[in-house]
Amino acid sequence: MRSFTSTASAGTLSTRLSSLEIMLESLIKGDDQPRDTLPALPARPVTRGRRPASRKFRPPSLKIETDSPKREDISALESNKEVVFKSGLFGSKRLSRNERKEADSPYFKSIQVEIEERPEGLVSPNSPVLSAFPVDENLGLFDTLDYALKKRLRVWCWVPEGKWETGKIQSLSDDDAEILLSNGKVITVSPDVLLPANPSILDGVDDLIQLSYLNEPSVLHNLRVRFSRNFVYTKAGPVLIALNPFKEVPLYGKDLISAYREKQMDSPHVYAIADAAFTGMMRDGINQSIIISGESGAGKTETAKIAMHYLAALGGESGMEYQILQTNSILEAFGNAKTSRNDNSSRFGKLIEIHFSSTQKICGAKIQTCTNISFIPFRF
Ligand SMILES: Nc1ncnc2c1ncn2[C@@H]1O[C@H](COP(=O)(O)OP(=O)(O)OP(=O)(O)O)[C@@H](O)[C@H]1O
Repeated sequence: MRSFTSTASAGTLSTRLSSLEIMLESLIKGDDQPRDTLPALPARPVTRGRRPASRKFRPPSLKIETDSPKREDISALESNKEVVFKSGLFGSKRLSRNERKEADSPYFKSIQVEIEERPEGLVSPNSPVLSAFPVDENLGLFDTLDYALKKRLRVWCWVPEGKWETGKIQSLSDDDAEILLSNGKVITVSPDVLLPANPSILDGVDDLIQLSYLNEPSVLHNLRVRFSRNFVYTKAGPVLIALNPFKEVPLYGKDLISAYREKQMDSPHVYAIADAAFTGMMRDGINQSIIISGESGAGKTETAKIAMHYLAALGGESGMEYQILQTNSILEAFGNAKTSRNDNSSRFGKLIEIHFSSTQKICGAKIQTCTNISFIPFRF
């Protein structure tokens, strides 16, 4: 046992030696190897992942013929003639390196030819570009493609006068983009000053999260479109954006309060925000806060009053709601002043608490005001 012969096989040994002796032998063998040798990695699997079969996921409208691009087609494309491209666009046939080079280039060219020759985005049904878009039976072949191409071409451009304007890309290179502006002018700008524009179908959406492209000009454009229709409120997810109309707008009053109370309306409004806070408080039994912020003259005080009116209408009956609403006049009489931004600027911050009982009626309020030098609490 002590003299293990080099000719003894492992199998023979295992039948003769105890497990302790086998372990000892393996330790001795292990000592012979250099200590810093890393353990061998497990063998890598030799099988390769299968490529997904392209046929399975083709949209039904996509028709691909199996022939590879023909040389005569390629030369026809080079001479700017339109050609029905019968290549396997996503097909399985492998091309040689040279063939691939030639096949890539004419395909790219054929797209450019379509854009240059038809600036309105209408593309011949024979175009290879067509097969890249699914066809909606209801919209029709051309409408779908036209829409898709227009969407790609409409951009926001930061013009030298210092504002955003929409335009269409006429040509695009790494350094320059030629843009046809909506006023008919053509300007050349760096592609860095371009941002994607949303299709006009999204102009004036209720909630900014519905926009496909959420960039600065798109947000401002959407707010402007809504403002021009007297919709001064827009949602940005859970946040309400309020634009100051500086005029009377037909967005307030008893009828609208009832409509929001009875959930007949859900378009963005301060009433909807106040209603959500009230409903949340009653449902979960948790205090709710509405934070109104903005620059001087933005309409914070007016917005707070509108929310208070709604809550007073919800929890009225005790008469206390009128007292709460009247505090505004008293506070403004003492704490407001005319500034260059606002004729009736509140020179203090306000924290208004309205307390509701379990019967959903107003049972108290606490108003705290805060200036640089003083802190005045009011209680009911
Ligand atoms: N929803 C509204 N509808 C009509 N006019 C409004 C509305 N909101 C604000 N305004 C007009 O804008 C003026 C300024 O609004 P407000 O005093 O609420 O601004 P503010 O943000 O509280 O300003 P400050 O911070 O200076 O006190 C109001 O006096 C009113 O004329």
